[in-house]
Amino acid sequence: MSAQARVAVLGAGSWGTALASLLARHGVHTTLWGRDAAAMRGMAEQRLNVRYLPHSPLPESLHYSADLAASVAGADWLLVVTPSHAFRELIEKLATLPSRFHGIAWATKGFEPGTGRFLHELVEEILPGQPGAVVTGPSFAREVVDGLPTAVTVHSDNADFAQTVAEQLHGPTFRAYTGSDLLGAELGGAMKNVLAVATGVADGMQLGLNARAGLITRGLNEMLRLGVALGARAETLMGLAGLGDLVLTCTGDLSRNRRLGLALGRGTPLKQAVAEIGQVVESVQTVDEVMRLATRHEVELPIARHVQRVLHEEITPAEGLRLLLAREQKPEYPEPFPVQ
Ligand SMILES: NC(=O)C1=CN([C@@H]2O[C@H](COP(=O)(O)OP(=O)(O)OC[C@H]3O[C@@H](n4cnc5c(N)ncnc54)[C@H](OP(=O)(O)O)[C@@H]3O)[C@@H](O)[C@H]2O)C=CC1
Ligand SMILES: O=C(CO)COP(=O)(O)O
Repeated sequence: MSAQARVAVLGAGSWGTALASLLARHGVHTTLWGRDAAAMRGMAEQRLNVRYLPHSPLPESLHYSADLAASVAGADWLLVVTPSHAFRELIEKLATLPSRFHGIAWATKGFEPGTGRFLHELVEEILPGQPGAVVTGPSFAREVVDGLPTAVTVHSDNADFAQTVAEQLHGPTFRAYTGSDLLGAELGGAMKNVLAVATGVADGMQLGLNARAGLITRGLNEMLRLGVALGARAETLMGLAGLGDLVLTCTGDLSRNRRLGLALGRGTPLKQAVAEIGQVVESVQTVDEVMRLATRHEVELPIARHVQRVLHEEITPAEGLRLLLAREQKPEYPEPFPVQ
């Protein structure tokens, strides 16, 4: 019989806890690491993540730790699930540890704040030669931890590592597909958060279902145009990592990014809306990095640009809407359409 696989999940918020719980249920020896020692002790005692997933009991077999070196020691591979703003710091800490693992996966959605660099670029820079993979797709933590059916995708340059990660995540209610387009998969997961703010704003302003469908579709168009300019594959963005997550986050009220938009659309000030959500809302940082990439690659992204102006409080949601509707009439598709 082969030895039991060992994985360390790094980041004990809602998504890290849900993925760790899933791996433990699949028979993988899983340690969930979080930076707050008291919170990790509490989780071990109560078998519950009281702060982030208070209604979902965690499996008996899941291990908890606030000691990064001990969590990583002996792990076959790592799964990083911190917010994007903490990603570099954690990877740099991992680089100082003596432990050797077969690969590093991440389920974080976003870019390095301030540079627009992709997370796989940070891993390549800080841990050169290490196989890397992104786990992404339409997946609310609460539904995953409650065992509701979910499909995600695991993209890597290293097909063996993508397969290992996908096989261990895959289970009776969780389908994990594989792919080899790291850049496209990361871009889809990051951009959908910005577009979810736009549909949230429209719904918060009660603009109707036509507006929501229009924004999702034109948002997908923005994702495709930027993605293809950057070298992503169109099929990645038409799949779980792009369209799938876009639909989920633009329509599902479990989305923090959509809820931010809803609150802004109803007139709640940004600071108050973010504070009331009380969890990571990646779009607040991601929008600047998306626009940085768009400017660098000369791609026009009207929806993302107006979300940025609303999030910077340069314009109100109502002004954003007026400006978007006042744009010139034009063909639906650019020539040639990016999906070949
Ligand atoms: N929730 C979901 O459904 C999904 C989330 N994601 C992505 O997963 C990532 C994490 O989000 P999520 O788990 O939801 O966030 P949460 O808001 O639920 O939790 C954030 C977690 O990150 C921890 N954290 C913050 N800063 C640091 C740091 N510097 N070092 C280590 N840990 C830190 C927090 O610790 P503390 O409590 O001590 O502050 C907390 O445990 C995001 O990129 C998100 O987009 C992707 C798919 C689904
Ligand atoms: O990425 C997610 C679902 O796939 C979670 O979305 P939010 O971060 O908007 O809650």
